[in-house]
Amino acid sequence: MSNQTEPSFRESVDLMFNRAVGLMDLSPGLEEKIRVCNATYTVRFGVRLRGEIKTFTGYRSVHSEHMEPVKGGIRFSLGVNQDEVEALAALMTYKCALVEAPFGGSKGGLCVDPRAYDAHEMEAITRRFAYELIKRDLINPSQNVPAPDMGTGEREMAWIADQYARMNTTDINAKACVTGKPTHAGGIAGRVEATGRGVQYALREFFRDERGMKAAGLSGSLKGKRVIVQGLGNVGYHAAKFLAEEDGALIVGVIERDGAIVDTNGIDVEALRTCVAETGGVAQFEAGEYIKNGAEVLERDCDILIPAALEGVINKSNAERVQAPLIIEAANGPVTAGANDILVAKGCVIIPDMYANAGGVTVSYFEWVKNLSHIRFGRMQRRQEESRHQLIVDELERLSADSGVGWQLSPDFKERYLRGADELELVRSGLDDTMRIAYQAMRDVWHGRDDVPDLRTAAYLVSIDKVAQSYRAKGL
Ligand SMILES: NC(=O)c1ccc[n+]([C@@H]2O[C@H](COP(=O)([O-])OP(=O)(O)OC[C@H]3O[C@@H](n4cnc5c(N)ncnc54)[C@H](O)[C@@H]3O)[C@@H](O)[C@H]2O)c1
Repeated sequence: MSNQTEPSFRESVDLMFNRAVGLMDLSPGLEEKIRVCNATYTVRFGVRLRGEIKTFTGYRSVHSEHMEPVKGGIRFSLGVNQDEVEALAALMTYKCALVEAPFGGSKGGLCVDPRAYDAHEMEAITRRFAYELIKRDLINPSQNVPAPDMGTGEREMAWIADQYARMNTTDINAKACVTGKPTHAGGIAGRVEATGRGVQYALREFFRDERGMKAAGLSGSLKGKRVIVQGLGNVGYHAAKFLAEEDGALIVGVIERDGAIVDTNGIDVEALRTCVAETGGVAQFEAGEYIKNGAEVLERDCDILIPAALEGVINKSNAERVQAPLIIEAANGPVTAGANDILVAKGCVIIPDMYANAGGVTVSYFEWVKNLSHIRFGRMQRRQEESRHQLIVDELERLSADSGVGWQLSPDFKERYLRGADELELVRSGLDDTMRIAYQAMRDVWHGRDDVPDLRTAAYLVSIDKVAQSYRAKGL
């Protein structure tokens, strides 16, 4: 999202990058090499749908190959464009470096509204897009490994993995060509929730940083802190759910496409999620107050603001009115470079995207390693057993549907049955460690240097330094 007075998303990322390298001792040549996007592939392909040929435009951008494979999600949205994909690919480079996931940065996108097509149509579109990328090695276990992003999830990743396997029948590492797969298709327990879980762990670590808390004017624990979340999708839902259920935070506002719900007594996240799934929005939610102009709720009084939907939602036009003392960027690029300056000048602390939403790529790394190792992940990763569990659940659900008796497996039982608890335990502790260590690296730079004004600059300094080391080791 950009307008005449603000740079585009990619320019915004570059501006923040430039600010950080201004504080570093890099040669101008290396600086330029790290900043630029290596390549962006644009594809247009046709799919026959409802008797007509529809042409779709997609992108896969590779920002940096200082480590391979490169890694980054695939987004399905009508708003996808080259500038956005390149900005997101650059953020992936810095994100992976910050949390020490050994990947370069990439990102993909397809201009499509997934809500406009049924599952069979989406499968045809996804497989065709995947085919275009696979045949150019832009999906490949050793070169380029996608994952879910906005508008995509386990379902799309399973189609992509299957498409790759069909086109590469002798590749023993085929499963590692994409992460975020369902567990019965080679995925890992805890990946679906990983980005939201990472947001929770990031906040917990921030709340252990006394100087950081003081800078935001906050004190105490997460318990009772008033939280506003934008976007109740994968990331926003899990972050809100865990913060409310496990840390005692109060979700006082949720902003969705069709408006917002506010409730100072706290919103029942699970019930609201069900409402969004069933009605396509929040307008019909029975509790709290419905606000039609959802974006206005970004400016309401709260302790923590979690933008978890789109980029550019906090920009020069509304930054002055944002009251939250702490913003955690669960989405990529929700705060523009211009808004960042206004907010930092006001004393607002921003936990930056490249760190805040790194939980997804961290657990994707665990999944990729699990797929490549071809052995059990941890103490009792039993892939065969997991597949058997899935078959049993599928069969029970089919029997229930066919019999017309009307009973269902409770979602809680199903979830617990399907995931290997021990694998989940390992994934969670690995994620927690990663989020803690990365925060501490940023924190030490932020508090340790007078010329570093905020956590974002600190995050760039830590990550650019790591990317520079990789390039130097390659002889650049
Ligand atoms: N999925 C991941 O693992 C992951 C990892 C890292 C970063 N992210 C970032 O997190 C953000 C959200 O991704 P996601 O995977 O949760 O997507 P998602 O598609 O699951 O959810 C997005 C949610 O935002 C809502 N939304 C869309 N437009 C909106 C608007 N104008 N106002 C309010 N709400 C709106 C949608 O209705 C949906 O509920 C993106 O910036 C993405 O790049 C996601």
